[in-house]
Amino acid sequence: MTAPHPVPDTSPDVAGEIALEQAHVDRVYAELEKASRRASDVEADGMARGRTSRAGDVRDEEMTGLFERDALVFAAARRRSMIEKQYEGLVFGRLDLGEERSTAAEREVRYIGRLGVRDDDYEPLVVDWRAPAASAFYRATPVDPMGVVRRRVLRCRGATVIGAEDDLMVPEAPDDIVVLGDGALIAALTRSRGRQMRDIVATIQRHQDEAIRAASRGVTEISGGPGTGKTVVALHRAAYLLYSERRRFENGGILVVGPSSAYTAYIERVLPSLGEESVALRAVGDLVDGMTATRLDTPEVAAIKGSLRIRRLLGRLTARPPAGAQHAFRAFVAGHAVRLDEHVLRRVRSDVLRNHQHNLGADAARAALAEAAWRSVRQGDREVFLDAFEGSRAVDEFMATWWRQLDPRELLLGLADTDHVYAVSRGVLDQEEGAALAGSYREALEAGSWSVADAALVDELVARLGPVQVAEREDVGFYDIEELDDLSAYGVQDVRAGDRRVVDDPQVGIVTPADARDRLMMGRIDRASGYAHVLVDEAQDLSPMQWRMLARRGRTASWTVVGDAAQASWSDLAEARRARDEAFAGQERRAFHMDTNYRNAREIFDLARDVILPLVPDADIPDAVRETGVDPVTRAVTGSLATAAADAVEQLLGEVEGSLAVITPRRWQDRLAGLDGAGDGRVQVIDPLSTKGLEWDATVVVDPDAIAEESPGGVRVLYVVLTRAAHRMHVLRPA
Ligand SMILES: Nc1ncnc2c1ncn2[C@@H]1O[C@H](COP(=O)(O)OP(=O)(O)OP(=O)(O)O)[C@@H](O)[C@H]1O
Repeated sequence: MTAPHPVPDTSPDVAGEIALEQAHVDRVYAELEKASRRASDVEADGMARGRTSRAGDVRDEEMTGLFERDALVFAAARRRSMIEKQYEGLVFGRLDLGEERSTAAEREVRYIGRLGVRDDDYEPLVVDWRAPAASAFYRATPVDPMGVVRRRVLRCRGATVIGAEDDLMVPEAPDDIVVLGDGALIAALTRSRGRQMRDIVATIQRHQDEAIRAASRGVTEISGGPGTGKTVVALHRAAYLLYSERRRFENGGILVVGPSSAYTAYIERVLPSLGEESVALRAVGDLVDGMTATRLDTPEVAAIKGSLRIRRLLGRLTARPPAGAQHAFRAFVAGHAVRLDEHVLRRVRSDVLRNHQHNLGADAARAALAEAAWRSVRQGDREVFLDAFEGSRAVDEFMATWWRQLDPRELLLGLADTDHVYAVSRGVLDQEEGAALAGSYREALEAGSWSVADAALVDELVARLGPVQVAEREDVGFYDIEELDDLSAYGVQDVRAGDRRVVDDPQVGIVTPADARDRLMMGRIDRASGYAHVLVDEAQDLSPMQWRMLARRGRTASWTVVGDAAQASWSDLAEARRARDEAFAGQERRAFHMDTNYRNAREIFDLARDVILPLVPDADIPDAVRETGVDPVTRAVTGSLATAAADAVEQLLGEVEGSLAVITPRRWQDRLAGLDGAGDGRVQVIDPLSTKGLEWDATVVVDPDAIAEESPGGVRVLYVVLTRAAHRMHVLRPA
C-alpha cells in the first residue's frame, strides 16, 4: 500500500524548490507568531480594561467599555484559536500567474492557505482559499488557464514543507519553471483513511469548486453516485458561505443534517479544520431539541411512521380529550346546576382547536366552556354567572384534566395499547399495521429509547399542540402539587416543575434514568428553531415526515441538498419528493452533478456496479479514477463465519495502513461483535444502514444476500455497503 505519510523527496530540483517554498512558509509562520502575540495582548488588555476597583453599580460609560472589551476579547480569542487550529498545513498552494512565455520577474506568485495572512505593509502573504483571488487555484485548467502558468500543491508536516506536486496549465513550461510530482489529487486519494473525514481544501476539483461557490440563495442540489465527493463538497460549501456572508450565516445559523450519529462523528472534524465551528451538526434522529433517537424501527414500522398518512392519526390524537379527562361537566355555578354532556364538550373542544394549539388554548377553552355553560342555563345575570364560573374551584378541577398540558411523547407512548391504536387509526392503517405500530411503542417502553422515525412524529405533534407550558415557579401552588401527587398511583415517581422536584418519596429515592419510561420523557421538548441555511446530506433517505421536520427548521432558509437516489433506503420516493418540494417553498433551484468516484478503487466499484445495474438500470454510475490492480475477494464460507471474518480482518490489517470495517446484517452481529476494536482500534463492526456516508480503507462485507433482504431499501442498501472501501474489500457469503 502507499505510505500514509509523505516521504521527503531528495532529488536536487525538488530540494531547491522545497527550500524556496520553506523560506516563504517560514515568513508566514513568523507573521502568524506576531499576530498570535498581538491577539493575546489584546485579550490581556481587554481583560484589564474590564477590571474595576469599585464594587456596585457600573456607570453607562463603563458599560460601553465592557461591551467594547467583550467584542475585542472575543475577536482576539477567535483569531488566536483559528491560528492555533490551522497551524497544520496552513499554506497548501501556490499559483504562478503570467503570460505563457513570461519571465520570473514578470510573473506574480500567490500563495493559498486555510486563512489569509498579511505582512506589516498589509501585503498578502497567503490568500484565504475562499477569497475570489484564490478561485483560479481551483478553476484553472489547461483549456482555460485563467492566467495560471503553474499550480503547485505543497505538502507540509507542521510548519515544514516536505513535498510539492505541480500541474502545468500551459503547453510548455517557461525555462525557469520547475515541474514536480505526478499530481496532487491521486497522491491524496491513495493515502490511507482515518476514523474521520479530512478536508480536501488543497485538491478541490474545478467542478466541485463550482458547487462550493454557487450563489447562497435558493436551493443548491448536488447529486452523483457513491464516492463522488458530495459530502465533502457540501461541507466546504458551508465554510464558503460563512466566509462570503459571515454576518448572515453566522447570525442565522447553518444546520448540517446527516443520517446517523456515526456520520456526524465521522464528518465533525472537517469544518473546524477549515476554521469554522459555528455550524450545528445534527443526525436526523437528533433534530428535536431535548430528544435523542438512534434506534431503528423495522422497515415496516419505519414506512408507517414516515409516510404522510400518519398525520391523520396524529391529528386524531390531538383532537381527543387527554387520558383521564372527565366525559361530562357537572357543577353548581352561581346557584345553578350546570351539566354539559360529552357531545357539547366535544363541540367546544373542536371549536377551540380550530383557532388554537392545544397547549396554548387553555384560556380560550375555559372561556368557551363558560359560554356553553351559560347557554345551558340562561337564567339570571350573564355577567354574574360568568364571574362565578371563572372563580369556581370545580371548574379549576375539571380543566386540570379536561384541558391539561399535553406532552407529545405521552401521546405517542399511549399508542403502545393496540386497542387505542385501532381506535385512532381507522381508515388509515390496516389491522396488521396497527399492531406493528403498537408493538414498536411497547419496544420503546422496554428499551427506554426512541426510534429515529419517532423524532419526526414528536416534531409534528409539537407543531400541532404547541410547546408544553410550564408553570412559573411561583405559580406552582398547593393544588398543582396535590394533583401531581396523585400520579404516584399510576407509577410516576418523580415529577418536576421547571427544574424543581415536586414529588419526592424518600422510599423511592432519586429516580435514575434506568426507568425506561422516565428516560423516554426526560428533558423538555421545544418548538423548532429556524436556521439561515440548511444542508442535508443523504437526502434520498429522508421520509416525507422527516422532510416536514426539516421544513420547520428552514422556513426562511436557503438549502444545499445532497443525495443519490440509487442509494435510497426510503421506499416511496415520489411521496418524499413532494414533501421535499414543499420544504423548498418554490425557491429557485440550481443543480450540480458529480460524476467522478474519488473513493473506491476501480476494481471495487466495478463489483458494486454489477450488483446495482441489473436491478436499478438508471442508477447514477460514476467513473472510478484510481486502480490498485487488486480485485476484491469473494469467498463462499462453509465453516464458521466468525472464523472466516477474523481471517479476512487479519489479512486486511496487514494490507492497509488505516481503518477497516466489518459490515454485517443483524443476524450475524452478535457472533462478529468480538472483532470490534481489533487491530489497536482500527477495526469497527457496523450494521449496513449505519455505513451511510462513511468510508474505510478496507471492508469485510458479510452475507450480502442477507443485507439486501433485511434492509428497507433492499439492494440499494447493499450497493451502499459495497461502495464504502477505498482500497480493499472482502465479501463473505455463507454457503
Ligand atoms: N477533490 C478531492 N480531493 C481529494 N479527495 C477527495 C476529493 N473529492 C472527494 N474526495 C474524497 O473522496 C471520498 C468520497 O467523498 P464523499 O464521502 O464526500 O463522497 P460522497 O459522494 O458523499 O459519497 P457517498 O454518496 O458514497 O456517501 C472522500 O474520502 C473524500 O475526501
